[in-house]
Amino acid sequence: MNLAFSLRGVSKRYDPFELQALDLDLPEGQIMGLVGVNGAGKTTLLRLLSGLTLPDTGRIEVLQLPMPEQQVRVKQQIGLASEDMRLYGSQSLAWHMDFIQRFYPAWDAAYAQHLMQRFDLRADQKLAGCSHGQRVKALLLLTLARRPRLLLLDEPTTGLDPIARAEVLEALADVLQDERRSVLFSSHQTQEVERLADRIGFLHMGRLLSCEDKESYLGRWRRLVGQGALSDGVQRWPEVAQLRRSGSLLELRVRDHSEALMQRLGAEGLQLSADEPMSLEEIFVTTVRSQQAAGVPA
Ligand SMILES: Nc1ncnc2c1ncn2[C@@H]1O[C@H](COP(=O)(O)OP(=O)(O)OP(=O)(O)O)[C@@H](O)[C@H]1O
Repeated sequence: MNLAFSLRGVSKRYDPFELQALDLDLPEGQIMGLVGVNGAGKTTLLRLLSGLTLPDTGRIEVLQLPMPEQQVRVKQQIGLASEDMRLYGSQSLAWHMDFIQRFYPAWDAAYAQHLMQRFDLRADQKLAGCSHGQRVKALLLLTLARRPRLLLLDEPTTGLDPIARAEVLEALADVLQDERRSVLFSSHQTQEVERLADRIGFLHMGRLLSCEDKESYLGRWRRLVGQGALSDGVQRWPEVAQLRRSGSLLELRVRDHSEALMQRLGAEGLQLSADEPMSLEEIFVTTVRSQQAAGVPA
């Protein structure tokens, strides 16, 4: 199995923030969604992968090539779209397309035209006169039409209206029809990550809390509702992320659901009335709160 990227022991410090000893892989052909609160380190990770920032320690390989040694070859084959990237406001989209295709032989002019229609953009419009959403879509068009093998997207749908968001998400899903292409995207839209990603990575305060296949990650988490006189010690079980009491009612959010856990809870006196899956949004909030409760600030 080829890897779209691999990080081993990667760290980057921007005092007081530090991305710490990060080990992370993405198999080729997959889409990874990266979630985390503001300042968790998502953009830093994307910038490290694209060679815009150098790590303090560790090893980074992108498309099986070492970075930064092979960054010229890597940059030909990856595409980074991030809101802080500058387009030339005095120039049109057509000018940008012409400019970029001179440097990227894989530029796909027919696909660029297709995306222009899909994103409802005009080639002759100067970018300074575009709305925020139009500029986001223009940047995505310019990145996607290069047909990069690894697409790195920093909050690709922020500020887009629901129609534009749907078009962008469908365009991303199309990218993966070619099984050699891969995507890493960060997003605060947990529903989008839940819908689109094969793998979910969770960054918190510069630490990777988890990264795994979406189905197994979502499957591990459950919301349990019931009654009973559970001891306070249950709250400290590693599987239990949250225990709340409301009158005689108990609500537990567990991060590692299993038959053995249910038996232990039953032995503690839990009379279960509901055992439900959790959305990524609920898992996100519960994880951040349990980190805060354990003394890790958000
Ligand atoms: N070039 C830089 N110089 C100094 N500090 C930086 C720099 N880049 C990032 N940081 C700091 O690193 C931390 C992580 O920032 P980063 O942009 O990676 O977070 P993020 O998860 O993308 O956040 P958001 O969701 O708000 O976009 C922040 O505390 C930020 O201030």
